[in-house]
Amino acid sequence: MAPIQPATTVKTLSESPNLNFIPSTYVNSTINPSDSPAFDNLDSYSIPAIDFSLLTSTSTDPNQRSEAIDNLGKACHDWGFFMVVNHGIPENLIEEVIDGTQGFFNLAEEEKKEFEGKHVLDPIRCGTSFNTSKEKAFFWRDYLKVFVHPQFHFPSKPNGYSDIASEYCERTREVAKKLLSGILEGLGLEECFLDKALNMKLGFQVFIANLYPRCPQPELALGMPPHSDHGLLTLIIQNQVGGLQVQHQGKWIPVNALPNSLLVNTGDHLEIFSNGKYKSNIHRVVVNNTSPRISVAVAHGPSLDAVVSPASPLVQSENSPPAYIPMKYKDYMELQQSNQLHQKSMLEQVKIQRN
Ligand SMILES: O=C(O)CCC(=O)C(=O)O
Ligand SMILES: [Fe+2]
Repeated sequence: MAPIQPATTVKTLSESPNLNFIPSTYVNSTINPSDSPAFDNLDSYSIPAIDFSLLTSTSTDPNQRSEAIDNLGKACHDWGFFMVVNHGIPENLIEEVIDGTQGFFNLAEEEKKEFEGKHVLDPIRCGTSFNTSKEKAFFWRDYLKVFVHPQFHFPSKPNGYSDIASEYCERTREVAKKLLSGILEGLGLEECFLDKALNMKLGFQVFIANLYPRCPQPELALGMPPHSDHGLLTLIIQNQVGGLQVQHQGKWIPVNALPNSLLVNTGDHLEIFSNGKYKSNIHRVVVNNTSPRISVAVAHGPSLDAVVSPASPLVQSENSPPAYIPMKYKDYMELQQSNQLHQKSMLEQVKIQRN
C-alpha cells in the first residue's frame, strides 16, 4: 500500500476555517502525559545554566573557570541539556533570525515548493513532519533544513533572511566550538582533538527552522517525537512560545528558557566520542492551541567525511573498551534522516553489545 501523504503543510491545515479536530493521521499514540512530573514538583528539576563568559574570558579567575568547566561536564553528564547565558550573540540578531524564519514560513506554498528538495543530502530542503514517506502518524510541524557549513547554502527568499542566517550561523559556530573545547578539557582531552579526530575546520553545520502552528487538539498531537540529534551539539533559539521538553530521569521536563539564553542539546556524536560518558539527550516538542511556536536549531557535527569512534585516550584501559563501532558521520546522518525519527534508534545500531 502506498504511504499516506499529508495533504499540505501543517500551517495551511491549521489555517483551514473551523478546524476543531485534527485529522486522524496526526494523532500520536506515543504521548503519555503521566510521565511528566506534577507541576508543583518542577522546581526540583532545574535545568543547568552555563555562564559562557566564565569559560572564555581571559580575565576570569582560574578557579572560577575550572568551576565552569566542571559545571559544563556535569550538565553534559546529568542532563545532556543546558542553557547558555552571556554567550555574546546580540539579542537583536536572534530576533532577526526568528523574524526571517516567520517570513519564510509565511511565503506562499508555491514559493516554498521551490526549496522542497528530494533527498536527505540535498543542501536545502523544506517540508512537513519529519519523514512523511516513512511515518504512520505525522507530526504537527513544518521545517526548513539548510546545510550552512562548510559551504553556505540558503533560500533566496524572503529578502535579507540569508544574510541574517549567515551571520547567526557564524556566531553559533564560534559558541559551539568554545563549548566543545570546554567539554573536551573536562574529559581530559587536548583541544587539538577537535581538529585531529573530528576535523571540525570542515565541521558540518545544519540550520533547522521549525514552525509548530496552533493545534486544536494539542493533547493528541506531537510537534516532534522523542529523539536525540545526530551531531555533537545543537544550539536552539525560539520565539516566546514554549513546547520543548527534555527527558531527565525518565520524566519530561518542560524547558522554560532563561531570557536571551541559548538552549543546548548534546547529540549522538558526543555520546560516541565520549565513549558513552555523555549520553545524547532525548527531547520532544509538544504543541498548543494558543500561539504558534517558532524555533531555530543549529546542529554542529564533525566533518561529514570524519569516521567517528570513541576518543582514543578514553578507551585505553581494560575497564573502558570502545562501546561504539566507528562510522562515517555522513553515513550516520543520512541513515538517521532517511528513517523514522524514534528515540535513539540510530545510535543503537552502532552500539557494541557486551554481556
Ligand atoms: O523546536 C525545538 O525546540 C526543537 C527542535 C528539534 O528538536 C530539532 O529540530 O531537532
Ligand atoms: Fe532535536
